[in-house]
Amino acid sequence: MKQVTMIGVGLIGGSVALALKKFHGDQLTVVGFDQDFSQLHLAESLGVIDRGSESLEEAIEGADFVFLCVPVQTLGELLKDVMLSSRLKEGAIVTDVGSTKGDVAKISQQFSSSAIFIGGHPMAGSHKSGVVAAQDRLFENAYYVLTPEAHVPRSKVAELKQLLVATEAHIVEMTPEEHDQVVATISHFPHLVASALVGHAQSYEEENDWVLRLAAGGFKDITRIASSNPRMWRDITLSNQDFLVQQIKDWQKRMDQVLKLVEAGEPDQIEEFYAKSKLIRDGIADRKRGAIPAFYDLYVDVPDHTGVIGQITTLLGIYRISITNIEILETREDILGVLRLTFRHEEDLEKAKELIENAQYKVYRRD
Ligand SMILES: NC(=O)c1ccc[n+]([C@@H]2O[C@H](COP(=O)([O-])OP(=O)(O)OC[C@H]3O[C@@H](n4cnc5c(N)ncnc54)[C@H](O)[C@@H]3O)[C@@H](O)[C@H]2O)c1
Ligand SMILES: O=C(O)C(=O)C[C@]1(C(=O)O)C=C[C@@H](O)C=C1
Repeated sequence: MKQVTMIGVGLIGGSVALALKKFHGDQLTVVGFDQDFSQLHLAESLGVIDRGSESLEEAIEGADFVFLCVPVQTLGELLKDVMLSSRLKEGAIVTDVGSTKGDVAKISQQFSSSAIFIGGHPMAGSHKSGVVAAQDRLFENAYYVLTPEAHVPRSKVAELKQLLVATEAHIVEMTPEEHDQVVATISHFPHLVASALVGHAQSYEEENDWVLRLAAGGFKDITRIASSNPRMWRDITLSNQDFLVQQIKDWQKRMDQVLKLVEAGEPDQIEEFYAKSKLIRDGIADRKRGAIPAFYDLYVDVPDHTGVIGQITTLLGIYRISITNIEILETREDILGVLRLTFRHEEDLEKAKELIENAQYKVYRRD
């Protein structure tokens, strides 16, 4: 029986734990530690981990694998504490899930340990945080990057890959620097742009208070990630600062070209600009299965009064269908409102859809 210890049982730690438990079953014990004891006990009661410990030292004792699933700026200190702990097994594999790999790689070179460190980053996630958002299929069909240093024995990399088969992700290897440069372009910089775009739109609100209210699908799609955890993105931005500064400079040049294009007002050139981007965007493969969308959303058209919401939630309660989130979308005026119900499991969504339709409400899902 192998032991895996998750340090930090939030969205990513919880999702890795669920995937491991589902795949490896009773061949594996998952122990958890989190500095936030309420998260730790929640993870335990949701069955995300087999056992929680309020002591880091106790949690890592006996572990064959230790996953560090904490914010990037916290990783260095934690890595040292874990790798230099006398309670850590000789030859244990310590890995992390942080969104940047350069900083943690540098820190891992500052000390020697009988354990092995292999950096990791599953390229899937959500703008939501915490163990309640964890899902066993979050990484299915996503890329999972490993950044082993040259001195790490290949047998150890193979051992980690074998464990991670449980995630059903595509495991790839690259250097920490290559990783950070690539994710700056397709993850970190887009988060900066999304947040800046929200601020940009909001700055026009004083002139006209319709600005954010009128925001529809397009604006919401491109800015979803601006709802992510600010602390997590502060850490990522600081940790990938150099590549991000370069991205911003390149972007300024690109926006200058876009400015010229719009000012010139040449129809063919404008269409070509959109056509080129469409071709590239259409060619990016979407993950067919797995956790996209990260949650299962059901939309119900409801008359705009609270009694109906109570009726629907009571109905689902009777059938023991658990709802992760309820939200009233203010996109419709006057009579109809749209109620968004979020579920963790597709089966729950399907059952809820059937029940609500039988109660004569118009229900639809958007994938
Ligand atoms: N959210 C995403 O989309 C995503 C995707 C891939 C990787 N990541 C990376 O995964 C890591 C975790 O992110 P998350 O989204 O799971 O965040 P989260 O907030 O959901 O979970 C982080 C957990 O770590 C705990 N924690 C913080 N410092 C700790 C410490 N010193 N010791 C023990 N526990 C500690 C927190 O209490 C929290 O429960 C980050 O490094 C992030 O960059 C995030
Ligand atoms: O889907 C989201 O909300 C994410 O932002 C996930 C996302 C990304 O794709 O940029 C964010 C950070 C991680 O390091 C990996 C994945």
